[in-house]
Amino acid sequence: MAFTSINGNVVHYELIGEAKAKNLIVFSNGLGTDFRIWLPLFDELGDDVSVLLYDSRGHGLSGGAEKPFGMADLVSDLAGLCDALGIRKATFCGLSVGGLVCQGLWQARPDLFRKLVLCDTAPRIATAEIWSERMSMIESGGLEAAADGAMQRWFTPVFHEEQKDALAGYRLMMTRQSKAGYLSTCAALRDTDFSAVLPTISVPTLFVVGDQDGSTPPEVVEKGSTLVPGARFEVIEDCAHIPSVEQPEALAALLQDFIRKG
Ligand SMILES: O=C(O)CC1=CCC(=O)O1
Repeated sequence: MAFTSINGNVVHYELIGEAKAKNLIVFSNGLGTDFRIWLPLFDELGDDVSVLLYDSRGHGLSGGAEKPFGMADLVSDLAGLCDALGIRKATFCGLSVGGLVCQGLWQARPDLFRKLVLCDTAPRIATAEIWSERMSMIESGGLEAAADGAMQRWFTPVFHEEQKDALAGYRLMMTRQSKAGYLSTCAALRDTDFSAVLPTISVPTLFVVGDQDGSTPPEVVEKGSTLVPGARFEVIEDCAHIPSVEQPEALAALLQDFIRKG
């Protein structure tokens, strides 16, 4: 557990291993989550993989929620964190809005990339109307008003049935996020379309999606993958929006294979 200051805000991060390791993976989390969503992966990844986790602005223990922010800020925070830690090159793995942050980072700082993993994400997620509706709902009813819908999209019916304690825990993770931080991140999602950026990606890229993802369904993620020259597309079975939680072994196997090849 470590803290630094980037762009005037405190950033909560954890570097496990070496900043200069060849097998460094930098993970960027999704809306309403913090970096703990990646922890179930680590038993599966192997000792030779170094990892950087961080809480994005307005989420987890990172600051910056009090002033509105957008995608450019989220991208600049990740670039600043990499620079502050002396990271020269890494594989970036972003989930959902974290995947958009990684696409924006490619646009701003391609020098940082060894490889890219885009997990349950797309160049544009949902529509401006959907984000505006969600923001109105949360402005009036708080994060609690959006929590049951989010859990339906995040996890499969089997997870709901068989992992009730974990479901309650992840629901608390969402409802305990900063309302202002969540709303700014929704605005960033509403205003972002990286469709023109994907064709410029020239590092090996892997797209991954859960077969039951309710936020970025497989057909949406597959369509995004066709925009990146030579990209690989994989579907994880029995999984919704957060494979690192619901199918960590399957995601870790894909990551291990991907970072070791080529
Ligand atoms: O729909 C959700 O709540 C999940 C989600 C959409 C964008 C993101 O980062 O998470």
